[in-house]
Amino acid sequence: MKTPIVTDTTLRDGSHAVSHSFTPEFVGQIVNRLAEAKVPVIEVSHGSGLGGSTIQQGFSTHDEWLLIEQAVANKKDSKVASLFVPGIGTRPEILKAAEYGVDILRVAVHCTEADVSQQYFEQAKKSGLGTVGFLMMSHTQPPEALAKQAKLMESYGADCVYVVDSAGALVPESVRERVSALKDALSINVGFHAHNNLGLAIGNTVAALEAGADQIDGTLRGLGAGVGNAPTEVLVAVLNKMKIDTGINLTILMDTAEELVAPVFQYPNVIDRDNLASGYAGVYNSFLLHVREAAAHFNINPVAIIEELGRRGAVAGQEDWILDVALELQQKELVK
Ligand SMILES: CC[C@H](O)CC(=O)C(=O)O
Ligand SMILES: [Mn+2]
Repeated sequence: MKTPIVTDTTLRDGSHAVSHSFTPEFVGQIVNRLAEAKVPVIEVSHGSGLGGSTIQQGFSTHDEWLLIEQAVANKKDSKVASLFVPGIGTRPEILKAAEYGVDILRVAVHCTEADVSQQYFEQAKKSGLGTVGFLMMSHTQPPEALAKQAKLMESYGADCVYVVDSAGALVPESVRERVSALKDALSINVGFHAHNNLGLAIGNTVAALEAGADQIDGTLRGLGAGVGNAPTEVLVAVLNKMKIDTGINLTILMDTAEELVAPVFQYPNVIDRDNLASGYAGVYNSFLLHVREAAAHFNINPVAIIEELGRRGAVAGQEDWILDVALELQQKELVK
């Protein structure tokens, strides 16, 4: 098996789990340690990507450009990536990312909407950035349909396209099928991004590697949306056991996860009822905190909201549906 490129996205996916409260100092410290450990790519931005600090996605406590500035100042030989969701981010943010020294733009769209990414890939390339496509909620589409969307991203200038298990709803066989379909269809790299709702983040990432994935994601201690991601330190330990040498220093990752990341958790990333219900119903993990807030406000069971969002097929960016669903459920309760 070949050595994958590891991206650590603690400082982006993890942003969802701490209500977008990372400080510039924290980002500087974490990037410094990840770079010292020789993690090739470090992702930093609001959890919903550049420009994500809004009422809909959740306001950040600190300007993300101050976070990016710290990341770039501490990156050493690593590359800094930022996520970009078309519509949440706009073209000026791509220009600014390039000016600030970001190396890679990861353009994330719902997995049937690759066509909205064209102008952003083209701009990123023009601005000299490396480019990654993120096909979110990949469990909702069969492998052939995903491969078609990935092919579009390749034609727009993506250097790599990821199968993104946003809801943590995939099992190893369904990961293998999707990664293989992309590998067969593309001549660029294929990546895999896991969430742990079914306890399979590491297992699914190994399945992706077995199917030929070239790039994989992790977060320190698994800090990420909902129940979180594949812990980067565990991934590196597993890869070492599999005799795949990433060149990444495991001790530094373990120490950083324990000493710096564990203390910032706002809730434990265990597969509790809400997180399992989310993975089982195929609901986007970044909805978790919004769902819990609405459930508490309207005094209803969060699982009822999650299941209804699953039935309606809510996708990233539809956070406003959570309140609608909660209100409707509460009204139904009142008329019973
Ligand atoms: C809207 C960004 C989103 O959190 C991307 C991601 O990490 C995922 O879909 O899992
Ligand atoms: Mn994610």
